[in-house]
Amino acid sequence: MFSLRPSRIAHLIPSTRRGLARAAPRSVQSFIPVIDFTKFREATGEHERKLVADKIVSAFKESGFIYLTGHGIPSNTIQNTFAKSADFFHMSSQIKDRLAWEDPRSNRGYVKVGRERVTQSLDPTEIATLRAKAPDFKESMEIGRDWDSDWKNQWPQESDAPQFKQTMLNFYQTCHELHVHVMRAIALGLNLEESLFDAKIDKQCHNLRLLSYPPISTALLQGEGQARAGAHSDYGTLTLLFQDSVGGLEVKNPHSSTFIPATPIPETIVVNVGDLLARWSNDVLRSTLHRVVAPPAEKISDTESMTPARQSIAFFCNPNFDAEVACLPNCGKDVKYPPINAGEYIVGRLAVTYT
Ligand SMILES: O=C(O)CCC(=O)C(=O)O
Ligand SMILES: [Fe+2]
Repeated sequence: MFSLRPSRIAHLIPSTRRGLARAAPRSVQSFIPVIDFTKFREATGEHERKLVADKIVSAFKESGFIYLTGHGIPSNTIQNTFAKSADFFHMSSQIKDRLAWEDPRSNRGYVKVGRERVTQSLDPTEIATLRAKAPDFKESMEIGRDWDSDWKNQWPQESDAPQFKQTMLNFYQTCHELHVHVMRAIALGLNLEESLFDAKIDKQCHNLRLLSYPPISTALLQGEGQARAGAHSDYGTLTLLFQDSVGGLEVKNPHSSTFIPATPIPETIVVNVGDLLARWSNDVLRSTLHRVVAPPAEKISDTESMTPARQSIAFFCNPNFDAEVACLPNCGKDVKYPPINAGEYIVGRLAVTYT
């Protein structure tokens, strides 16, 4: 397929529903605008589609993040996927450990607390030191396309997790389809042929990541360098992020050093640009740092508070792993990055993130 040489990518990073949540404050809404995708999906007039496309591209140029409504994924589908994910994480460690994540080329399987530390660093030694000192306080289950000839998903036994496999496969397909639509909107918003990305994103080389953040003492979570997920950018084209009502996701304002809460908004999906799409667009579209920190805590005594458990689901969309990612038209005169193979790039980034 492709070789695993993280050093080759070192210079390549571009410069539930468990109760519904309150609406985000106005300031957050303008930084991460809520965009209704209905008119784009329902293929009404060309003019209306272009208006939606322009809004998406303009937000991706500015903050790299949007809340998408009218995305077409029924809320009971999302709720059911969250419920099956919760069932999975409730299984014993013994069962989950038998499904362990083993190889960045596969990027499939169960990742227990402490195995991953997301960061912007690409230095394996620095990342290993960080991970030992301040691992991400989370566990995850990583799922790839199920028909891959080289790599197999690590499914639990049906008797241990009834309907888990089918639910996740359906959700994977649903998210893939939404990715295709949003990429069409991006092409249109960049004044390119709407189908420009289609042939480069049809092989479903994506990663469905179920996330479970255990409850944790707030004092521990607020220790230096500690987080549920450290500040990082994502690697692929787009991430579709489904979050429960707990909160804690924050997005860095690219114009200052402040992190702004991406407060959960019911019925929306947080969509953000990843590093490969930023690179594809010559940094016209922004891949923005984000992290998961302590949301408002629950007091358990006069001296101690607990940060409640949190669940999220991230669908990391990627180009086909055999696709070449080279600067798009209409994205500036000075090309910043040479063409790169998408699979090699993604696997290289994953290889340095895990232990
Ligand atoms: O759990 C979240 O809200 C965000 C997770 C995330 O950013 C990631 O896994 O890349
Ligand atoms: Fe992320």
